[in-house]
Amino acid sequence: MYKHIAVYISNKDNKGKLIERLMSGKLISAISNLEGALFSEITLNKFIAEEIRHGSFNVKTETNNSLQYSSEGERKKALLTHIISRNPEFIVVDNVFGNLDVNAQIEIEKTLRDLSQKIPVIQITNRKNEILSFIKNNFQLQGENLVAFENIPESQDKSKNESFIHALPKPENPVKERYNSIVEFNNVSVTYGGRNIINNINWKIKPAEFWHLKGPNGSGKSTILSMIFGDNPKAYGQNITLFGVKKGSGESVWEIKRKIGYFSSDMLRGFSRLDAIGNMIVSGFADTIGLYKTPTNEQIKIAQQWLHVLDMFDIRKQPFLSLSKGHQRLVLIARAMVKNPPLLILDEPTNGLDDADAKLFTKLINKIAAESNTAILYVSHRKEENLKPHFIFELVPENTGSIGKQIQ
Ligand SMILES: Nc1ncnc2c1ncn2[C@@H]1O[C@H](COP(=O)(O)OP(=O)(O)OP(=O)(O)O)[C@@H](O)[C@H]1O
Repeated sequence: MYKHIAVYISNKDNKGKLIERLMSGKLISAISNLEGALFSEITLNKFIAEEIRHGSFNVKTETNNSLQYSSEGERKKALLTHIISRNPEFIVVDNVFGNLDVNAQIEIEKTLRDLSQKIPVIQITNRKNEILSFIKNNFQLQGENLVAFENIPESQDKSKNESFIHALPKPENPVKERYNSIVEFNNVSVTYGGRNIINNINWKIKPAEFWHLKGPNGSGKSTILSMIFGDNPKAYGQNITLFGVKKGSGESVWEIKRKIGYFSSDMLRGFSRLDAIGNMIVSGFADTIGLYKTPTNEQIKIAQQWLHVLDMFDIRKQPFLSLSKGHQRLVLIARAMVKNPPLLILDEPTNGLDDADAKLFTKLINKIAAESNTAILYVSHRKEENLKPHFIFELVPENTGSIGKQIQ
């Protein structure tokens, strides 16, 4: 019987370094001479970059799609199948359930359980309730070393101390435009290569409403988002109205994006600069990373109020990258909100956060929903504890494409 282990980390730990040491066999002597494989977003991104570079793909999904054009869940399943086919001698699995719906989680857990009969499985996780059930040896990082413990202690609940006591700032220019609806889909259907993805979706989001869009992997959540926020050509010729204007009737993608604050956990990869926290927030007015335009006094005032909301005024001059992953996300939400957009889109926003940071993040989103006129579209397959959406719209896959229904 192999010894399988879980390493529970917080967002403060250096995961990259941990992975490097695990893979090189420096950290665990039992695997020091073995050839391991890494199941992680890092590996996935490497394969996607190769696909883009070479224009061909080795890792195929169940529907024979490339990784680039697949949903997050499909990618993860394809990657695991590919890794196992290469017969590794041990496997390190990182954020194994991130982006996966319940069924995919059960499926992947079973695959890993079967694999654990043959090779050691080492899991890295920052969510306590995601430790694989067949792993009984839990460790945490203490400096450079792994320290065993029986029961994982409650991580320090930062959200208890941070409660965002300051009110949200009042908008720079109170909304001039009034909308009857923010997003309206009428009988919207999409097919890719003859495959029906979504079928006859009817959905209306009104100002200031807080919606959770959920659905299993591959059900079409990102497809719907790309028709609102992106320039998915599938949106044309459909009956979609955004901010009162029928899509395709003249309004540019840029004009639509101007009305939307957007956050996805993927965005964090784009920031390698040394911008200060305060500048990062005020740059939301200009939709740029970094400060290229001098902000007005009014804009500076609003950004400062947001810094107070986040309790970061005193550290506003520190580099954005010096913050924890959880706090970086709070700053990016403030950055998306400074313009007081009529719509805030949050795409799988808590992916990769540890328990305490996820709690803090949802607290801020609930506050925005309660105190602003911004409609919120929160997209996630996972039910986030403590999140308080007004409505839930669920995509339910069927042979003829996913249908959509309001379940709350
Ligand atoms: N450009 C494309 N070409 C071909 N197929 C595509 C393309 N974009 C999406 N698809 C397919 O459409 C389906 C829906 O994908 P989408 O990414 O919208 O699902 P999702 O609900 O966001 O899934 P996940 O939770 O796994 O991210 C998937 O089967 C995907 O492979």
